Amino acid sequence: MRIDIVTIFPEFFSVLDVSLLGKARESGLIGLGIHDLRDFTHDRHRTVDDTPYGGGAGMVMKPEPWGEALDSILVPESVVIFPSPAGEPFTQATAQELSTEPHLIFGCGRYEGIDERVVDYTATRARVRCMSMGDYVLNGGEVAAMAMIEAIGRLIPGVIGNPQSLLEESHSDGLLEYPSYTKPAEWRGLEVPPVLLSGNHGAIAAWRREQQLERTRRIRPDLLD
Ligand SMILES: COc1cccc(Cn2ccc3ccc(-c4cc(N)[nH]n4)cc32)c1
Repeated sequence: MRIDIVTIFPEFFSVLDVSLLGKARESGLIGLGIHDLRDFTHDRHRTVDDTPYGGGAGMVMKPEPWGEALDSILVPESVVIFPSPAGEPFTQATAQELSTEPHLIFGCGRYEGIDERVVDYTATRARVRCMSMGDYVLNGGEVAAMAMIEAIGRLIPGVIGNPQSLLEESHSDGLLEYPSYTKPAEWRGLEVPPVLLSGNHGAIAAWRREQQLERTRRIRPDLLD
């Protein structure tokens, strides 16, 4: 997979050079390109924003730099993802679906967002997804893009050392994950559930499944609709 990111804060993504995704990049599993939107401006002040038509508070990102930036990286197979508070919810299912794509482009807006014509025009040349990370407002798309890149990247075969762990985590089967414990067996008067020490793998699996269902019912009943 190749991932390209367009942003006015390219340094924000330098952290992708370390940790899990850094190794995935070294091994060639993920190609990464980070593009400074201001490199696609032509005025002395490298202007990327202007006042909104129709009035209103804040500034809107100009379409021209975005058009040139996306022209330089877009191919027909690309999926262009614009983080947005007005987007469709990004879920584990979305991450799974996008992890099989050959090329993702993340268009990270700032200010009050990007001129809508950028989304409309780009949709004539590639698939476009406007994605929300949740019902709260961030200052821009970078944090959302970082979260999506991590959620997607870890699902790419070979990125995670033990793919079995992907099958057992929250949301992988539509339920919250069961509680986990490790040594010592007793800590500050709190003991590990005895079934986990029994060696009875059938009973352990049944207990874990029940824990998933109980937790999901209690914490996220919406997942059971
Ligand atoms: C567009 O409408 C907006 C209204 C008020 C503020 C902002 C700030 N902003 C700019 C670009 C941008 C991209 C994503 C997000 C975002 C995503 C989620 N889940 N929350 N917030 C927020 C963004 C935008």
